[in-house]
Amino acid sequence: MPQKLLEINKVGKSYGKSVILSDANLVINEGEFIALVGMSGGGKSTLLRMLAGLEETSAGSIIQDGNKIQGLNKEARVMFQEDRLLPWMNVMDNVLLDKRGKQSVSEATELLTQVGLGQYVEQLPSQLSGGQRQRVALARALMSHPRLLLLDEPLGALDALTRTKMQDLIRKVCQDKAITTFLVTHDINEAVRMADRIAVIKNGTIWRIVENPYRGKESLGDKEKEVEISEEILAEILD
Ligand SMILES: Nc1ncnc2c1ncn2[C@@H]1O[C@H](COP(=O)(O)OP(=O)(O)OP(=O)(O)O)[C@@H](O)[C@H]1O
Repeated sequence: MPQKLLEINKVGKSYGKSVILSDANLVINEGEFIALVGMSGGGKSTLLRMLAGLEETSAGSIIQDGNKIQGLNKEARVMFQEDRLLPWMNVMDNVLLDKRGKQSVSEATELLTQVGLGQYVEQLPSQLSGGQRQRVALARALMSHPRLLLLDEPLGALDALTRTKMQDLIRKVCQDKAITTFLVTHDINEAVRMADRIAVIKNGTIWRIVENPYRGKESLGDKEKEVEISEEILAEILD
């Protein structure tokens, strides 16, 4: 029986008179990877910010582990499209930030090796590519052992090839560490490549939740298959 981590319960959000979300419902299980797709301006980032506790709900509630999220969600970490690294700190210090001690350094080293940056610990962010900087951001997010990893279009600024590599890397790391992950993307291919389930936001609500038929398949590198399955899901979404 999957263990429930989060429950988005009849959530609504309005800014003044403009209603962004209403009656949105979604249950997220422990260790699962969910992607939220939908049109631009549909409210995806707004929902993610509410999961992070950066935004309040206007109606309904978000329950994590049986408790309503109020104020900053300390068990969540967010990764944005911008890497938000501190430019004057090298890679290692960015990952450590306020953590100190031998144990933290060895953990950071292990994480940086895992994301393929073992040789780059002393570089400054300005000496890295966009993809490498996002790898640092991922390692930094993982340093605090979040129960919930929130990804807000983190790969949006990367070229296609780097993006695909990062999709597989993030997927693998999250799976290995069994981190519950919530990805916001407008790219259905990306959702299909990464997620266990895909939630679709439409007309201000979670309109459809699709099991990803691609999940667990070995053919991750097969671009044609990916497109084919995306089209299947798109058809499902649009029918
Ligand atoms: N602080 C705010 N005040 C007023 N309106 C806001 C605020 N934040 C977001 N909005 C509006 O809420 C709507 C949803 O925005 P949101 O960023 O959640 O959409 P999105 O689905 O993530 O879009 P995109 O894919 O383009 O990032 C937009 O129309 C936006 O202008």
